[in-house]
Amino acid sequence: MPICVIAQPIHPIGAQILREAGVEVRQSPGPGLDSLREIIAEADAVIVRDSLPAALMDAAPRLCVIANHGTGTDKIDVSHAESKGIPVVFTPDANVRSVAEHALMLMLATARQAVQADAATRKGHWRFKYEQPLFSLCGKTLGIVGWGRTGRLLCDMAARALDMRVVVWSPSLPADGLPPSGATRVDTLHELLRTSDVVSLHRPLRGDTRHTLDKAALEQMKPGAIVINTSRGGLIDESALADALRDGRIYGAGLDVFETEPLPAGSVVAGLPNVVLTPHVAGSTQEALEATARQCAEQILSVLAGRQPAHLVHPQAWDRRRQPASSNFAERQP
Ligand SMILES: NC(=O)C1=CN([C@@H]2O[C@H](COP(=O)(O)OP(=O)(O)OC[C@H]3O[C@@H](n4cnc5c(N)ncnc54)[C@H](OP(=O)(O)O)[C@@H]3O)[C@@H](O)[C@H]2O)C=CC1
Ligand SMILES: O=C(O)C(=O)CO
Repeated sequence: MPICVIAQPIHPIGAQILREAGVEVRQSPGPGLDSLREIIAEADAVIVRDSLPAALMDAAPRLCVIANHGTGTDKIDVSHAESKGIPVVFTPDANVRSVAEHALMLMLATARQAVQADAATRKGHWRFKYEQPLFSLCGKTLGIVGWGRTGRLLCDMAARALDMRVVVWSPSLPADGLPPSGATRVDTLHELLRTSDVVSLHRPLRGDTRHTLDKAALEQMKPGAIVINTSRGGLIDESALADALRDGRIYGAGLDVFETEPLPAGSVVAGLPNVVLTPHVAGSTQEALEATARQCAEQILSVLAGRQPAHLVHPQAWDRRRQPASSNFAERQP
């Protein structure tokens, strides 16, 4: 019987699908790498919500598939996995709506200082309404960096629900690649930053996307603009953002992701009053978690049965894969 290790807690549908197909499921005793190290040695498959370093792949001689529970694969050493013949699958369309909704929520919460208003209300600080400038988003310009699944959905939501104007900068976007629904493409990040009241990031973290918003980029933003990040913390130079927030050049920021996670004690952004922070939960609605766990489990079953799964990080590496050690699994599949 093949063994699937689940490294961090996921929606129970994942384990259920695997067990019903004849896979033994072992939950890691804790969410950290030390716990995973204890039980990965016998795994044929692993589902990870956090990182999976090369050393743990080396400690798993039977491992024939890694399922990245999510869209961003930046915490998995994919090249090392593929050099060992271990395909990496991911779940690019399971949490898109959840993330776009979260970005919209952070935009509204930042513009209306919802967290600060909540704290003031609880303290009976009724003068809040005389002291704080709050903003409406209707008619404002939203700049979306990265025209992928979440960027596109957020565009639609902001344009339809809030009547925002949307501009998009995405280097890989073909000139005719925008739907007629109203977003305007700009040719440079500078143009987007210069014209946007809210800038929201929707691109993966890679070498060339790290610090997309660095000190120079932040200085190009409209005075009083808002920054939203639901993608990866490394897309922003956090200490440059903190400086801009501290001196008021940037009105506020809504951040779900951080350069270091969990957010360290004494983080530069955590001490600021004009930020709304969430602990990397944009993709964690129950609906998204269920879809994500389901996609992980189904793809693992495909690989164990010798079938190419729907979402390989690098489909071109499929032909060089390691064969599952558990025999007869394919015959037992529907
Ligand atoms: N906080 C959370 O819980 C979640 C965070 N995320 C993060 O959000 C990011 C964006 O998600 P999503 O919009 O669904 O992703 P998509 O893959 O649909 O789109 C990403 C966009 O980023 C750009 N891009 C740059 N380099 C690459 C690359 N190597 N491969 C693919 N796209 C690239 C592309 O535009 P261009 O090249 O033109 O810039 C693309 O349109 C994810 O990568 C992930 O890191 C995702 C889900 C949940
Ligand atoms: O899907 C992703 O990339 C996530 O970050 C989910 O937590």
